[in-house]
Amino acid sequence: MPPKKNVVEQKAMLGRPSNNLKIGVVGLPNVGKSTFFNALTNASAAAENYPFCTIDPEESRVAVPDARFDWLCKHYKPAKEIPAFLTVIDIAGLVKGAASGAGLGNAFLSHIRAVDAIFHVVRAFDEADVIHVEGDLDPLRDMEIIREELRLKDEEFLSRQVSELAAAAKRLGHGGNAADKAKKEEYAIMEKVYEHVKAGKDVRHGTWSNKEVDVINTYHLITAKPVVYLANVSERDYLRKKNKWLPKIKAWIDEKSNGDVMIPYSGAFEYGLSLKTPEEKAEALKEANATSVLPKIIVAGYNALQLVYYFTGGPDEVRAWTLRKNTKAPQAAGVIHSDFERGFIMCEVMKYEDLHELGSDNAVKANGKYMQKGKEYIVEDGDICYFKFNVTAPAKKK
Ligand SMILES: Nc1ncnc2c1ncn2[C@@H]1O[C@H](COP(=O)(O)OP(=O)(O)OP(=O)(O)O)[C@@H](O)[C@H]1O
Ligand SMILES: [Mg+2]
Repeated sequence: MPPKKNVVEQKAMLGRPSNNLKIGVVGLPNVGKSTFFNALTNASAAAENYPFCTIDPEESRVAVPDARFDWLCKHYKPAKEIPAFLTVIDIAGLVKGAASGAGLGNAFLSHIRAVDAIFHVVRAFDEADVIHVEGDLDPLRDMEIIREELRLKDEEFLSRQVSELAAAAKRLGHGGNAADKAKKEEYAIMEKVYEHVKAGKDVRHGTWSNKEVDVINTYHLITAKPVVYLANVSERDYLRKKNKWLPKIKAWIDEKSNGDVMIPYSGAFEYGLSLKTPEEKAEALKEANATSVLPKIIVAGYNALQLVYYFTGGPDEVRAWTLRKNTKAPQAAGVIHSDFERGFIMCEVMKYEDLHELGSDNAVKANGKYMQKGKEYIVEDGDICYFKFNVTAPAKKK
C-alpha cells in the first residue's frame, strides 16, 4: 500500500505536550476542593495494586481507570502493572479580587498557571454549618466570580506582555531578519489574543490558526486551559439524583463556557466512601443503590487534556503510556526512551480490540492483524505497540 499523504493539516492544540500533565482543583474557598482531592487520594491509595505516590500533601498521582488495561493485566499476568496516571493538585481557594491581589490571590493564580487543566469545583450543596464566603448559596454567581478572576489575570498578564512586545517591535523598525519578523508576528498574534480576552472571552473558546496556537502555547495562559466543571451536591441530592441548581449550572456552561464538561458529584458522599475498605464500600454502594463517580471524573480530566495512551504488554510488564492526540510513532516511542525515538525503525501494532477478540498474540498474527507501521504512523488510543529501534550508542534499553 502506498503511504497515505497527509492532506488535512493537523490542528495544533493548546497546551504543552508532555507525559506528565497536571490538573488543578480550583474554586472559591469552602466549596469542597480539598474534600474532593482527599477522596481521590484515599481512593487511589486504597487500590493498592497500583503504585501510588503522594508527591506532597497537595499533589497526588491517581491511576486512570481503564477496563482495557485491567484486561491486559489479566491476559499477560505481568510481574509489574503500570497504568496511566493523572497528577491532581489541590489549590487553595480563590476569592473575588484575587487577580488584583486580594487574599493570597496572586500566589494561587500562579499555581493555576502551572497546571495543564482545571477541575472547577462549584458548590451546589446547602449546608448551614459550612460558611459561604459570598454569604449565600449561588453557584452561578460563584462560577462567574472564578471565571472572571481567571480571565482578569490573563488580561493583566497579556497587557504587560503586549506592551513589551510593542516596545520590542518599535525598536526593530521596518524590514529585519527572520527573527525580527517572527517577533513582530508574535506581537500581532498576542495583541489579537489580548483583544479577545479584553472582550470578556476565554482563550480556549477562540478560533486560532496553528501558527497562533504555537505562539499562544508559549504563554501558559490560564483561560487557554481546558476546564471540567464539578458540581458538588449534598449526599442526599446525589443519591436521589436531583438538585435544583444542576440545570442552571448546565445552562450557564452552555452559554458562557460552551463545550466544557460538567459532572455532578457529592464530596461528602465520595469522601465517606473513600475511608471504607473495598468490602464496606461495595456494601454501602449496594445499600444506597449508587455508584462512585470518581472514576468518571478522572477519565473526564484525562480526556479534557486530549490525551490518549498506548500499551506495551508482556510477561514483564503491562504499561500504559500517555501521549497527546496525533502523536507519530517515533515520538510515541520516545516517551519510553529517547533512544527508541532516535533509532526508530518501525512500530509493530496490535489493536486492543483484535487481541481481546482473538485471544492471543499468535491468533492476531495468524489473522493478519499484526501490523508494521513506519515513522508517519499516528499512534491511536488503545494500540498495543512494540517498537523496533537501532542505535549505535551504547545506552540501549532492553
Ligand atoms: N457535598 C458536600 N455536602 C456537605 N458538605 C460538604 C460537601 N462537600 C464538602 N463539604 C464540607 O464543606 C467544608 C469545606 O470543604 P473543603 O475543605 O473541601 O473546601 P475547600 O474548597 O478545600 O476550602 P478552602 O478553599 O478553604 O481550601 C468541609 O467541612 C466539608 O466537609
Ligand atoms: Mg482546601
